[in-house]
Parts: sequence; C-alpha cells; structure tokens
Amino acid sequence: MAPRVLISDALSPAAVQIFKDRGIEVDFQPALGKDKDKLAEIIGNYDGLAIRSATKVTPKILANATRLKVVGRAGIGVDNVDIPAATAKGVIVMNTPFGNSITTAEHAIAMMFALAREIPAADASTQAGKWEKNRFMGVELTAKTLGIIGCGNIGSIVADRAIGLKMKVIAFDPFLSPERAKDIGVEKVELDDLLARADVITLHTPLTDKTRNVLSAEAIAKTKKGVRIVNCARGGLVDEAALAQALESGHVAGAAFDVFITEPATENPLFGHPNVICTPHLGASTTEAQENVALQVAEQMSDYLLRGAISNAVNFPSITAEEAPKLKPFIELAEKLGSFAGQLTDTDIQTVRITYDGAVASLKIKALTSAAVAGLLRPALADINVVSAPSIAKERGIVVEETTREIAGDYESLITLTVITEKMERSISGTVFADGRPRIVDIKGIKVDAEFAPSMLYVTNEDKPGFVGRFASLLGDAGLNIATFALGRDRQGGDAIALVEVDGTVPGELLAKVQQLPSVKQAKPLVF
Ligand SMILES: NC(=O)C1=CN([C@@H]2O[C@H](COP(=O)(O)OP(=O)(O)OC[C@H]3O[C@@H](n4cnc5c(N)ncnc54)[C@H](O)[C@@H]3O)[C@@H](O)[C@H]2O)C=CC1
Ligand SMILES: O=C(O)CCC(=O)C(=O)O
Repeated sequence: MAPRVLISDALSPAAVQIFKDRGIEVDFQPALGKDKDKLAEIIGNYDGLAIRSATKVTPKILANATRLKVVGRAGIGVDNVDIPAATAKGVIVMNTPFGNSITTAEHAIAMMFALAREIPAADASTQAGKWEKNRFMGVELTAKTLGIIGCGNIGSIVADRAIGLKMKVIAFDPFLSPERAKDIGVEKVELDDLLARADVITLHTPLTDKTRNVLSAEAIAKTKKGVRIVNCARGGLVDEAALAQALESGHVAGAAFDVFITEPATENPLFGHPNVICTPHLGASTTEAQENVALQVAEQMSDYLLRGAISNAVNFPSITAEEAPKLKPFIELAEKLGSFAGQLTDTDIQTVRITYDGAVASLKIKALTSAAVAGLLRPALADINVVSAPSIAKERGIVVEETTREIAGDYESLITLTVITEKMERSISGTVFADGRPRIVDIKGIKVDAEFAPSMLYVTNEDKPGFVGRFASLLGDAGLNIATFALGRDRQGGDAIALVEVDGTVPGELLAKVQQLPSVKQAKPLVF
C-alpha cells in the first residue's frame, strides 16, 4: 500500500507534486492546522504529516497518530512540534534547516532599514496626504554597530549583508568558534558587551530555556540609549512588556518584530507604539523560500517513507539513501540480538554494551544501537521503535555503551550485545552473511551458528550424554517438528546450548517437561 501524507498547512503546492511523483498519496488541506479537533480525528489515516507553523503537533494529536512515521516541518523552528512526545511515539521529526535562511535574513535587514528610516509611518503619512517631510528624520546605518544574538545560519547571513552595508558587526553566541567569527568577519563578544555597544540588536537564536527573555528588562536596561531592536527569530526572546516600557521612556528608539510570544498576535504590548513596526511572522514568506522548503520537505519525507533515508531529523541521526540499504540487514541483526537478550532477561537492565567489530563499525552505529535497544526493550514495551528507544532507555536509567573496532576478527562484521543486570551479565553476538540474513554466532562465549526463526526454543544444559535424544523425543512426542537444530558448548562436559527452530509455538506443558530434563538449566521459547 502506498504511504499517505497529509499537508495540514499552507505549503507551496510544489510539495504536492513531489509526493505524487514519488508515488505517495497526498491530501492537501492547508487550513487544517488551525482545526486541531479535526486534525486529531483524521491523523490516524496518515504515515506522514507535512506542516509549517500553524499546525501544533501536540501529545493529543500524536496519541491518535497510530500509523504516523514522520512529521516534516517546511521551515526551521520545530517549536510547534512536541519533540519528546513524537520521539516517545517513534515518529521522526525533520525540518529544512537552510531553505528559508536567506529570506529570513533579508527580512531582518529590511526591518532594520524600515526602523532606521521609519518607512511604514512615513508611507502611511504620505499616502494620507500629509507630506510631513520634517517629521521623519532617520539615522544612517553605515558605521553603526549591529549586535547579533545567535550567529548560526541566519545570523551569519545577516552579518554578511550588514558588513556589505559597512556596519561594524559584533555577535554573542556561546557556540560560535573564534575561527568561524573571524571567517565571517564578526567580533565575538559577551552579551553585556553587545548590549552596551550595539546601535541595532537583531536576534537569531531558537527559543530555548536559555534564550527565553535573553532581552529581559534587566538586559534592555544595559543597552545603549537610542538602540533599535529587531526580532525575526521567535517570540519570547524579548520581554515584550519591558520593551514597551523602554520604548515609552525613550530609552529604546524603535523595535521591529516579526514574531510574538502569542501567535497569531491579535493584541500585544508593542502594538500601537509609534516606533514599532510589526509583521505577521513573514520572515520566511517569499516565493523562493517557500518553494525551497516545500520541495525539500517533500523529498525528505518521501525518502524516509519509501527508502528509509533520514535527513535533517531533529530526533534521529541522518541516514542517506545510499547508507539505508547497507544498514538494513545490520539494523535487523541489532534488533534481533536485542530481542534475543530481552526475551531472556527478566530483571531490571542496568547497562547495555554494544560492540561493533569490523566493517559494521564504519556504518551509522547510532541507528544500530537504537535498533538493538528497541529489540531489547520490546518484550516489555510493545510500542517501542528505533526512534523512541534511546529516550525510553534514558528515562529508565539504562546506560547504553557503544564500542567500535574497525579491525575484523573471525567475521567481516560482528555485533556483540551485552546486557548487565544486578544479577548477571550476558553477551550474544551475531553477523550478517553474504545472503544478507542475520545469524547468531555466539551466546555467552559459546560458538553456535543459527538463524533467527519465527519460533525457537533456547536451552542451556550441562554437556552430558543423552540430552539431545531425550530432548528431541519430547518434542517429537508433543508433535512439534524441529526445523533446524544448533548446538554449542564451551568444553567437553561443560556448559552447552541448544538453539532449536520449531514449526509452531512451544506448548507450556512441553516447556515444563524440557525444563525438568536432567542436566537442563534453562529452557525458554523465543519468537522473532
Ligand atoms: N521569522 C521567521 O519566519 C523565521 C524564524 N526563524 C527562527 O530563526 C532561528 C534561527 O535560525 P537558524 O539561524 O537557521 O538557526 P541556527 O541553529 O543555524 O542558529 C541558531 C544560533 O543560535 C545560537 N544560540 C543557541 N543558544 C544561544 C544562546 N543561549 N545565546 C546566544 N546564541 C545561542 C546557536 O549557537 C546558533 O549559532 C530559528 O530557530 C527560528 O526560530 C527561522 C526561519 C524563519
Ligand atoms: O513557515 C513559516 O512561515 C515560518 C518559518 C519559521 O518560523 C521557521 O522556519 O522557523
């Protein structure tokens, strides 16, 4: 069945065509994002949801999203998506980090010019027939200092344009390296220094716990008198009420805002002030940017739904379309090794250690580890998947350790999963043969050679004569056919393992009889 995607915001129709061309069924309902009840009602019919900023992907929406695999944000900020809830549900969330950056940077520059020359007010006055030539006295930007808070993609484009305007650019961004600052021609400064020196301040950070109110009342008080403030990033970075007061007192000369604490903003402390310019979150609204992000999100979502390739996911490592087929058999192996260990583990898992030897060590092991952890925890949590597994393991206090060794041993690639609980430590290793099928090659240090079959019986016993005959007779008497039989032992007369593929489920009475056989230590049915 073809995957189905819902577009619930006003994306460029270019996205619809991409989905169709890729063989994906698509419903384009650009106003649906505003109707959360209707969205909750129908979301269960879709594998993918493509959005801009109007749709809010809340835990309630996700609870109904029974087949949803991916949310694609045609844009940068994903603050309208509950990422932890999506991750817990195993839904990939991807954005398009560059498609609208130039456009948004241009909007910030436009806002800066509009403030410097009071263009909106001058326009309104002129068109009202007033010709108030003496009322509008602007300021020149050349040689002025622009303070950029957040110098990432958009911030550095703003810096580039401002340098072109002959402004002096200073930036506060704890993650901006001195080398990068030098490369892009900005002076890296501390926040207080920026506040004290900037003639214009522009914000370009995401909204996080650290950036919320970065321009608080206290910070605004430290700014230069006559400063102008531009916010084309996110509402909440600036304390709007404090800014309104600073405008009122004349300390701040002007503010240009594209984003607001509450959106859609129908009322706001900044509205109505003569030196304030507002736009309704138009930063990304150009034909070019909207085409870019729509095409990119549709391609990315299609790649994931059709080929398992992941790019620009905010809650999972990237996997290219070339990597996806190489990873696939190892994802299956990792998940099955995890499942094997999970089905044998009854007590609380403290640590999972996963070792990647040989060629597999150079693949995207984060994805493999997530698959192993998903398999391990699935016996306890049916809904877990590779996306949700790391966060669920973390929530449960399970330590996940990874080791890679690129030098191959007996096998070209080997994955070893070790589970440590309060009572025991158990390892199991597997590989993928040339046929692409995962194999178990070692259990607790005992060599075996078995495929993962839908129904298996795992027995550990003392290596004593007569066990195999008695065991096989019990299965035969119960009418359970043995499909394959793998045996292994650590030494003659030591610990032995039997891993048996059977045709059908293992009945409880049979299991009890196997458990009672002399020399049997443990017998457990396994399903894959
Ligand atoms: N108005 C609009 O329509 C649009 C708004 N945006 C907003 O712009 C924001 C920035 O976008 P990009 O530049 O693409 O993101 P980015 O991730 O490339 O850059 C963000 C920068 O903020 C910095 N940063 C993080 N925490 C900080 C802190 N506590 N103090 C100072 N700097 C900090 C980061 O180090 C990074 O360099 C987005 O998060 C989004 O919210 C993006 C597109 C359109
Ligand atoms: O889609 C839009 O218009 C908003 C863009 C935006 O805020 C973003 O990409 O973060």
